[in-house]
Formats: sequence, C-alpha cells, structure tokens
Amino acid sequence: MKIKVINQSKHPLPEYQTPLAAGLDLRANLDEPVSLEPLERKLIGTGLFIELQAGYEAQIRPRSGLAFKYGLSVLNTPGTVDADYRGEIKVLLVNLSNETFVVQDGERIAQMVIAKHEQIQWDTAETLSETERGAGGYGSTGKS
Ligand SMILES: O=c1ccn([C@H]2C[C@H](O)[C@@H](COP(=O)(O)OP(=O)(O)OP(=O)(O)O)O2)c(=O)[nH]1
Ligand SMILES: [Mg+2]
Repeated sequence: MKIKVINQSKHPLPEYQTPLAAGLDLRANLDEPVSLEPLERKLIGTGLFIELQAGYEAQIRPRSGLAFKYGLSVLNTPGTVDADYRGEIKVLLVNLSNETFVVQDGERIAQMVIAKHEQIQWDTAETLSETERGAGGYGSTGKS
C-alpha cells in the first residue's frame, strides 16, 4: 500500500532492510548528537510526516540490537501514530543502561510497523459469556 509522506529530514526515507521485514527503521534527525544519561528519556524527531489511510496505525517500536547492546528502548512502546495525526513522527527513547548513550544524526533508533486496526462500538451488557478461564490470569495456568 502507499502512504503519503513528507520528508523534512536530512536522510532518505525509511526502508525495509530485508525483503519481508515488518519494520521500517527510523533515523534520528538531529542538528547535533543527543546524550541520554542512564534512565533519561528524550523525544527524538525523525523529520517525517505521514498520512495513513483510515483503519491503519503506525507502531513505533525499539530495535532489538540497540536494546540488547545498549539498553536503549522506546519508553511508550509500541508508540501509536494515529491515522489523523499530521505532526512530525517522534521517538521517545529511554536509556535503561548504566552508561550514557549518544544518539547520532542519521542513526537508526527505532522501527515503525504499519498495522491495521479496528474501531469499535460499545455493546454495554450486564453479563459476559462463561469460559473455562473465567477471571483467571497473571499466571493462573501455572509455570511449566
Ligand atoms: O511514539 C509516538 C507516539 C505518538 N506520536 C504522535 C502520533 C500520535 O497520533 C500522537 C498522539 O500519541 P498518543 O495518543 O500516544 O499520545 P497522548 O498522550 O494520548 O496524546 P494526545 O492527547 O495528543 O492523543 O503523537 C509519535 O509521533 N510517536
Ligand atoms: Mg492519545
């Protein structure tokens, strides 16, 4: 599918890195490097503006390599970009390591997955159907 995009960044449009990839890597669009101290969070701009089709969202997720090697994550993962949002796509990075992480301009800091979603209407009720699980959760089925 096609998605309308305005690229005000200094970088090429996000690309799928492999033929069947789900995520498009997002690059930081910075005037200068940005430091993240341990447990610090910062909004990083991408310089990208998109117009999603109705019924679609863009999810902003961490990159596993950055998470594994540097403890870098996306605080609100998966971030939700609504189809009616017209602002700049931003990434809320958080440094969960004990060391300062420096984000460089153009670095691939997160990935974006375009996903279909539903919008619902509430069907207010007095009771819900019975199931085997019932209200069990949070480990109710055991460990092994
Ligand atoms: O990682 C993200 C998450 C959100 N957004 C943008 C697009 C989204 O449509 C808008 C609002 O996001 P969200 O609904 O998660 O934030 P909110 O705190 O509920 O703000 P609002 O009251 O504006 O909805 O911010 C991003 O650019 N990146
Ligand atoms: Mg919201």
